[in-house]
Amino acid sequence: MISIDHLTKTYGTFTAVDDVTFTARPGRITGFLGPNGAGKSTTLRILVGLTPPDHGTAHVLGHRFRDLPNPGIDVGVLLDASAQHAGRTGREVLTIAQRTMGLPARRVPQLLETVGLTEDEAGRRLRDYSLGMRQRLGLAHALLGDPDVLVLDEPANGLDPAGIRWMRDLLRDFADRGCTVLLSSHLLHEIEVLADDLVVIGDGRIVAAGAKTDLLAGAGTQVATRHPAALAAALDSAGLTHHRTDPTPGGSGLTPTVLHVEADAEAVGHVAWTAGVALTELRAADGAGLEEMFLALTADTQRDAHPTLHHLSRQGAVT
Ligand SMILES: Nc1ncnc2c1ncn2[C@@H]1O[C@H](COP(=O)(O)OP(=O)(O)OP(=O)(O)O)[C@@H](O)[C@H]1O
Repeated sequence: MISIDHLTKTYGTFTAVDDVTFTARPGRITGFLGPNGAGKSTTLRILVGLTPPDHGTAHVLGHRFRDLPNPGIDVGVLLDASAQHAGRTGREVLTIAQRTMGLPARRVPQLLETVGLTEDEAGRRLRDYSLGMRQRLGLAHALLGDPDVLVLDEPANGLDPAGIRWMRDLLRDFADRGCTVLLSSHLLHEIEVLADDLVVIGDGRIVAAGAKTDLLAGAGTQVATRHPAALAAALDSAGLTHHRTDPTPGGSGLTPTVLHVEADAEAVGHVAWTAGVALTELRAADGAGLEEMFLALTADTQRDAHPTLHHLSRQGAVT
């Protein structure tokens, strides 16, 4: 569990983090999103004791990071994969951490294997590592102490497509074992696939936080069927608001009729299944994707804001 409570950080007259409150819960992956300069890294740095806050608290497993006696076995941290001595080999970096944490020596080869670094690569100096190799080593470092919490800043940075898939599986498995994952990323597709909960920050303030399905449900679901009357009746019974969206309504049984429903796809699919209505299409309505939500929520704070996005409504719970 990670608890951030009314956290504020100012640099001179500039407020980088402004009264930020959110939690990242065990068994869930929490995606931390925001435009460049929004305050994500500053928040994560405060969380792991690298930057002191002006106000508020940041707790991991109920403690300030600095009060954890052996933090590496409770919290795995990857903030900057390049922040290691460039003259050390990958194996040396892990061995130093393994000894500092008092872990058995076998953890080093185990973790090298987990993150897919070969013997040969582990013996190279970090200055000769590719970005993706550095990232894999950083993940090995974070996972070395078998922690219950992971705090990762842009973990997919530099990973190739297979590496991103691998990291996704690794983090899912980690969360499914009841651990807590907090990760920041600009890769919205990755977050959309991976995260259970979302926290969106803009100009240092939280603009939305909650379960991904709730936040993305705002724009509703598009559903098509050759049995619109039966589906409409079932949706009415379930109390779900809906309307037809096809310009020339079908209903002949040959052309599917398209309905827009103000609920998420899972709820609509369940209603259709329960009523025995076959669907030809079931998907989040246009504009319901994470990218649209992100741009709409942060439109006021985007340095490259698109003017029309300012007109999109804000959605989601603001803490
Ligand atoms: N030590 C510092 N002194 C002055 N300003 C700082 C300092 N550290 C961060 N900032 C400012 O705080 C703001 C938030 O920075 P932060 O690195 O937290 O953003 P971010 O959301 O992680 O951005 P990005 O997505 O670009 O990594 C920025 O305007 C940054 O310039």
